[in-house]
Amino acid sequence: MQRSTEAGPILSLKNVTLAHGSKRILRSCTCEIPLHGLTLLSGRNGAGKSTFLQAVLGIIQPVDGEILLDGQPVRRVRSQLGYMPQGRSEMPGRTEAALAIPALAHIRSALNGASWGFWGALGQQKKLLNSLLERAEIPSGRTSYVHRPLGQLSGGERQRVALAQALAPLGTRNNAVLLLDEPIAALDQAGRDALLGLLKQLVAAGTSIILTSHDMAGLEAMASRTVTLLEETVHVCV
Ligand SMILES: Nc1ncnc2c1ncn2[C@@H]1O[C@H](COP(=O)(O)OP(=O)(O)OP(=O)(O)O)[C@@H](O)[C@H]1O
Repeated sequence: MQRSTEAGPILSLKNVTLAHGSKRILRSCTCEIPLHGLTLLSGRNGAGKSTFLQAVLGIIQPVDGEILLDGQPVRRVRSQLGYMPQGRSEMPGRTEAALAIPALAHIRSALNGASWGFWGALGQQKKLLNSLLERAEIPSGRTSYVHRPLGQLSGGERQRVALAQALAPLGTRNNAVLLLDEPIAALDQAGRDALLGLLKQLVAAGTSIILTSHDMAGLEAMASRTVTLLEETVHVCV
């Protein structure tokens, strides 16, 4: 585990109860989680890792209590947060029509959404898009997979596209937090190594990452801390 003394965003839970109907994930939980570097979010199947990430994003509201990022309610700092949901390889819920659209259009619409439709000059748009492709290590040439329909990409290529979509709202912020739900699932060893190398670069550039995975091998050496969901509470191990 990598220890770090550098300052970074702090996630605070204040008396948080989180539940899906009668299924409780957290009960009156209060804690502070420093996010600088890489945070591994662990817990058994169904412990609530995906739900926790969605609560941090403000997609799901706690039944009680507050979740704050650097003292601000998370809904107010949404533009500081990038999200890669679970299950992009299988792409549940994606319609046939969405799968037929080129990957680049998906990335562009994530950027477009982030700028509320106000894109500025054409040159500026291109610059933003190119820097995003570069950060997600997606080739931009005419023969690149990014020009193919999303449904025709391999699992690893889709993961890169999903990462670019997660990075899109963040711009060049240095206090950005990326929430990645099972980003290395369904990747072979080479794809996994490549994605982890890319995440290392993002962390080195100052991005904070919270990541869930069912296979922590190789991740612990990169991580600054582990956060475990167990028995309706959060355990932070630095
Ligand atoms: N929309 C929903 N409505 C009702 N229950 C839900 C909903 N989403 C998740 N749950 C339940 O909440 C619990 C936590 O689910 P969640 O997906 O957050 O767990 P997880 O730790 O990410 O699981 P896994 O490791 O299997 O991906 C599970 O019991 C799940 O069945």
